[in-house]
Amino acid sequence: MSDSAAHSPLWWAAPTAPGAVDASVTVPGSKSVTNRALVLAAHSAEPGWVRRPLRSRDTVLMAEALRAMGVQIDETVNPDGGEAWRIIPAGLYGPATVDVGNAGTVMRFLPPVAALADGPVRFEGDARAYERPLHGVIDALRGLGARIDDEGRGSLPLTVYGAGSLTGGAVDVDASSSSQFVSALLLSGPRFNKGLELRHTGDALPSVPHIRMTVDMLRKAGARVDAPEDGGTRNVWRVTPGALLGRDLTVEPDLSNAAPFLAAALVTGGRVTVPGWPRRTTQPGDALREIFTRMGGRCELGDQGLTFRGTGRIRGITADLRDVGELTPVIAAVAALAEDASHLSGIAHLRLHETDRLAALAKELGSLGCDVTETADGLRIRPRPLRGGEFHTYDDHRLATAAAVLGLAVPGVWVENVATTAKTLPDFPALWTAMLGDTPAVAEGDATGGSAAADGRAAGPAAGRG
Ligand SMILES: O=C(O)C1=C[C@@H](OP(=O)(O)O)[C@@H](O)[C@H](O)C1
Ligand SMILES: C=C(OP(=O)(O)O)C(=O)O
Repeated sequence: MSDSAAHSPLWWAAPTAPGAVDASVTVPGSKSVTNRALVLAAHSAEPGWVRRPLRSRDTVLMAEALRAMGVQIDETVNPDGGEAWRIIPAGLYGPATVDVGNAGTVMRFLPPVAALADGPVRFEGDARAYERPLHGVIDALRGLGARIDDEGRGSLPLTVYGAGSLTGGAVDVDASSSSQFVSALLLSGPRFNKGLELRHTGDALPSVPHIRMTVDMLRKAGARVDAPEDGGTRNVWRVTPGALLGRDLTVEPDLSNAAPFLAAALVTGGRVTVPGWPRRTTQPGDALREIFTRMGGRCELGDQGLTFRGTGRIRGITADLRDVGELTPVIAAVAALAEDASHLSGIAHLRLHETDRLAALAKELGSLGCDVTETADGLRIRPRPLRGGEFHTYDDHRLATAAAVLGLAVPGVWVENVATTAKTLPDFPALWTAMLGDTPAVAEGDATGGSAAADGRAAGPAAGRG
């Protein structure tokens, strides 16, 4: 690694695994559930509770934005521990300024809310937020009766001139670049005078489980929603206008953020339990049970949560990840440590995430020695012996957690700006080292079951033995 990296606090030395991990990891709440719950609570006709919310950059930005439009959010503590946010809805108003950071949920879910406010709401954010697509929300809102000044860009920054209500009705949206266009409009749909009939008109829709999460949470808040998967019309969602109930909702652990911890079990041939893993959920991270089983582990879902075990082998995978795109960086890291090649497809839209994730993964995995090629809609990963080095993260939380997974097996991986994990998982470095701290070091000569961390696929000394 370069001298600059060695001496800069911006670089984090990813710890190698001392042996097969054996830990229980309490994963903080889901970003996607927390931010939907906040929006729905703000639209409700009565106060509600969001218990065990995720407190991270994306969710604090959401809470601050709603407060700026007049919603009261009181932060209290649950009798049995953890946070409980009391949401007291009020008439939404401007002028207000919203900082979206680089949160897709904030930049997409809130313009429809602002269209219902009384007064102008200005949206600003990180430089990357200005490059991420928003046209689906802007064009649709205009079609539904809103006035928006985006200076002709079809993206941020912009001002929504809320008129206190919105006509609503039928609208066509091309959501092939982000499912969040659909979720954004559905979440505010019950508050539109005519409700909403949204038709997706573009190519294949990504992240469909996230749309199911939106529909499920709307229904639990009392909304009437017809969705394609319930025998409705293909690519059409209908939301009936009506008041929403105040809910008392407890946020599930973020299953997508469980990915690096489950990967640690797979990569080290160890065992990780995630307490509170729901038996039924709309979270896309639930697919990790199947994906990581196909990659060589096995899992057990019970009252204790999910226990995932590595078996000592890591297999490559051919998988269409369109539904679960946000899992890609960690899956790609595991694939780089596998015994054979992987092909990840269906994820062209990842080029428009926090960074161009396909380009970033190809470049950074490549710089550690892996043979990676970008395809039109994914990655082909052919594992090679890896070496340590700098892993750039491009302000992308999931690039940083993916790098940590590689570091378990590859000594000398330096992760740029690990603090970027605060977008959705602020305690990541502490959780990671605690997981490893619980892991008994392996004595010289002990077997860890032939995991990548132990059998020399990672160049240099195997984890914990150098
Ligand atoms: O609605 C949501 O909470 C999300 C939807 C997905 O967005 P895209 O459809 O843009 O991939 C996902 O990647 C993102 O992390 C969260
Ligand atoms: C794509 C992601 O986030 P966002 O909500 O900003 O789109 C993500 O968390 O992987």
